[in-house]
Amino acid sequence: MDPLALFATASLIAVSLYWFICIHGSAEQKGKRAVELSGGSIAKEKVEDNYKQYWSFFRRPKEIETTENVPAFVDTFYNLVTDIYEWGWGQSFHFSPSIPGKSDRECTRIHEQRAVDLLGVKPGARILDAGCGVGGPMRAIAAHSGANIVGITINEYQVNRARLHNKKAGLDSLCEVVCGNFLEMPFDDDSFDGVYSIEATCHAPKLEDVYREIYRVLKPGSMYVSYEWVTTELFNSDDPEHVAIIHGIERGDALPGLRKYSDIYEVAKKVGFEVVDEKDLAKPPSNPWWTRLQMGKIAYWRNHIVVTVLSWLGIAPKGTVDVHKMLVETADYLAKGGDKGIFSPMHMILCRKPEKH
Ligand SMILES: C=C(CC[C@@H](C)[C@H]1CC[C@H]2C3=CC[C@H]4[C@H](C)[C@@H](O)CC[C@]4(C)[C@H]3CC[C@]12C)C(C)C
Ligand SMILES: C[S@@+](CC[C@H](N)C(=O)[O-])C[C@H]1O[C@@H](n2cnc3c(N)ncnc32)[C@H](O)[C@@H]1O
Repeated sequence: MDPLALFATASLIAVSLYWFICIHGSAEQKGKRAVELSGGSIAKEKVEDNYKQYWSFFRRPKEIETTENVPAFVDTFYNLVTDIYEWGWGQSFHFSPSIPGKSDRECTRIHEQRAVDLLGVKPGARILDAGCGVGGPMRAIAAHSGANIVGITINEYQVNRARLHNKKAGLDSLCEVVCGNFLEMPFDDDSFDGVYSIEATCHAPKLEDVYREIYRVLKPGSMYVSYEWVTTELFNSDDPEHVAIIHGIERGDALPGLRKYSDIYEVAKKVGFEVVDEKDLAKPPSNPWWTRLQMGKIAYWRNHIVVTVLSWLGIAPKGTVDVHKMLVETADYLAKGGDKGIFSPMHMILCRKPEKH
C-alpha cells in the first residue's frame, strides 16, 4: 500500500474509533461520555474488588437482611453503576410508561411531572426527593413546579454529580442535595410541604423504616407520593421461572428483597398515613415501560465493545466489563418481569399525613 493510502486508512480508523468510543452512545447531551466511565467514589484499582464484594452480599443473604449493612451495600452498587447509567440511560434513573409519538426523554419528564402534580404544591414549597440519584427528576420537577427541592442520596459520588448538573442547568438556587441515609434523615420533624420518592425506597430493607421517617419530616396535611418496585398479583412463588426472574432483578439492582404490591398499602397505613390513591401505573391503558430496555439490545452490544476496549486500554477501571455484563443480564430479567406482568417498577401510592387535632 502506498504511504498516502496507508495514512488515509489509519486516520479514518482513528477518527471512527474516536467517534464510536467518545461521542456516540452518550444518552443525554452533556452527560457522561464513555471515556469518563469511573467507579464513582471508589479508587480505580479497587473497582474490581468492590464488584466482587457486591456479589458476596448475595452469598450471605442473611447479612443483606440486616438493616445496618444495606446502605453500605447500596452505596457500593451506585459507585459501580452510576456512570454507566448516566452514559447509557440519562440523568433520571427510573422507568416510565412509553407513550406513542413521544421520545424516551419526554416520557420520562411526563412521569416525573405527574409525581409533583399529585402532591399539589405551590411555587416556593419545600419538597423532599427521597433517593434522588444524580437529580434528573429533581431538576425536571423544580423547573415544572417552581418548588424548592431537597434531594437525599446515600451515595456521595451522586451528590457531586447532582450538584454539578444542577449548576449547569441553572437550577442550583431551587435544588439542594444532601448525602445521607433516608432511614435516618438529617431533617427536622414537620419540615417539608411534600415528599416524593421515585424507584428508590425499594432499597430499604424494611419499607416501614423509610415510610416512618418520611412521615416524621412531612408537615401535617401534606402529601407523599412514591413509585414502588413490587411483585404483582400475577407473581407465583411456586413457579421456578417467576422466582428466577425476581431473584435476577434483586441481584442486578441491589435490592434486599422485592415486596408484594399489597405490602405497600399496609405499611403506609401502619405508619399513620391516609392512603388517598394507589394504582399500578404499568397496567393498561399504559404502554409497556420495558420496551425501552428491549430496543436497546444492539446498543448493549455496542456498549459492551466500547467498555471492553476502554478497559483493555486502561481507560476504564478493571471490573467495568463485569459490571456492564451484570447490567445486560439485569435488563433481560427486568424486561421478562415486565412482559410476564409479574413485576412493576411504578406501583404508585399517594398518601396524606393527617392534620394534628
Ligand atoms: C430503579 C433502579 C434503576 C432502574 C434503571 C434506571 C436501570 C435498571 C437496569 C439499568 C440498565 C441496564 C442495561 C444497561 C446497558 C447494558 C448499558 O449498556 C447502558 C445502561 C443500561 C441500559 C442500564 C441503564 C439503567 C437501568 C435501565 C434500581 C437500581 C432500583
Ligand atoms: C434507582 S435510583 C433512583 C434515583 C432517582 N429517584 C431517579 O429516579 O433518578 C435509587 C436512589 O436511591 C438512593 N438510595 C438507596 N438507598 C438509600 C438510603 N438508604 N438513603 C438514601 N438514599 C438511598 C440511591 O443512592 C439512589 O440515588
